[in-house]
Amino acid sequence: MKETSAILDKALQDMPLKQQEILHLLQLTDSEQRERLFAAARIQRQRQFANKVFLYGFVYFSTYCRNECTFCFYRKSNGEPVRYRKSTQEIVKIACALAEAGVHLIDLTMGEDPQFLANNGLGNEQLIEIVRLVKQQTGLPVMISPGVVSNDMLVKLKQAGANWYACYQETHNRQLFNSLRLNQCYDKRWNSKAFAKTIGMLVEEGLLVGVGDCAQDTAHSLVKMRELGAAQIRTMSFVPQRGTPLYNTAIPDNCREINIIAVMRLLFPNKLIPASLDVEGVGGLKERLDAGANVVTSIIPPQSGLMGVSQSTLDISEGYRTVAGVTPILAESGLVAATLAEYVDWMENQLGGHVKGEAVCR
Ligand SMILES: C[S@@+](CC[C@H](N)C(=O)[O-])C[C@H]1O[C@@H](n2cnc3c(N)ncnc32)[C@H](O)[C@@H]1O
Ligand SMILES: C[C@H](CCN)[C@@H](N)C(=O)O
Ligand code: SF4
Repeated sequence: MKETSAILDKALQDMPLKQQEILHLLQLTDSEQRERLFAAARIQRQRQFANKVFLYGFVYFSTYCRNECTFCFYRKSNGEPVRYRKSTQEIVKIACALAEAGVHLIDLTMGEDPQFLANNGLGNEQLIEIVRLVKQQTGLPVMISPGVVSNDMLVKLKQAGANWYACYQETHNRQLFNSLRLNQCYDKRWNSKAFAKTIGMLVEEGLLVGVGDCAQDTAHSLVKMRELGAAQIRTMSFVPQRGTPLYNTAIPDNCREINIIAVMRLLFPNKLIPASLDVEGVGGLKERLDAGANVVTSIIPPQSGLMGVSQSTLDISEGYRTVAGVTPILAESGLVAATLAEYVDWMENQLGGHVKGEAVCR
């Protein structure tokens, strides 16, 4: 008990924590001690962001993928998911509806769909056009989550208006990475993020929990996240998927994810940390916010024919994964949605000097 308090006091004084101290916090199981951890995380969030939360619209516009990630419902050989590829027009329409509803950002996500990634130019052109139009029509910041793409493509996507590149390493344990992201290259994935940073994009890094990782792996990942300089960092509990190699893996206790969110907040007080609706739906939102998260991700319009990633249907058709659906939950925790201007300010601040004067939205 005493040890926990001493570590939290250090964190609240913005003193760096030792690896052993980080491990201690990650592994807390006692509910009273965990509550202290979350309370400290909320103090740090309040200092940096007051009671303001950002809301991200999620547009999973193609569920086709060339990869075979063992954890993913949409891996190429899985016959279970309904595959779809939305047209440019549909994507823009959905993004505009999300903007109208009040989200601060549009996250354009796809499986590594060969149709968009093939080197014939046409698919690439379409992807660039989607980003350009979504940006122009919504006037919002745009995040792209297309998997690993070439540096050349990243430059074009940035020029078309993409502000953020999201690409999650899942783990920084190379052996584990190789067992999860089959036939993919750890360094290539990492380098694509490092490159995105050099061209002035903001980068999101992420971790999966419950796929054979341990607390030491998490602590190591937190070091790597700092090394990368990610502006948004996330963790999501693994959700077992029908038809995939990891289907029979035990569902991880959500305490691990919630502890990691709080530790992330203490170690990275001024960064964005999502509470994803894609793990436990709206029912899991309050717990994640109360652990220090400050972004609600995976807001999906109902009746749009769109899916989530790890929870492909949960809470979507009911209209709960919407701005209206999450607003009362924010209020329960004393939080409110930020204004768009506040979000843009935060982004410009993060970008700092090196793209000075470059408008984020306009
Ligand atoms: C589906 S991918 C979309 C972007 C792109 N295809 C890629 O892999 O980078 C987004 C993320 O969802 C997460 N994810 C996928 N399947 C999951 C599952 N079953 N449980 C939890 N998270 C999952 C992974 O962290 C993955 O990086
Ligand atoms: C994992 C997805 C994000 C991809 N950039 C989305 N389902 C989410 O939870 O935010
Ligand atoms: S995580 Fe992404 S790259 Fe891997 S199978 Fe799923 S959609 Fe494809």
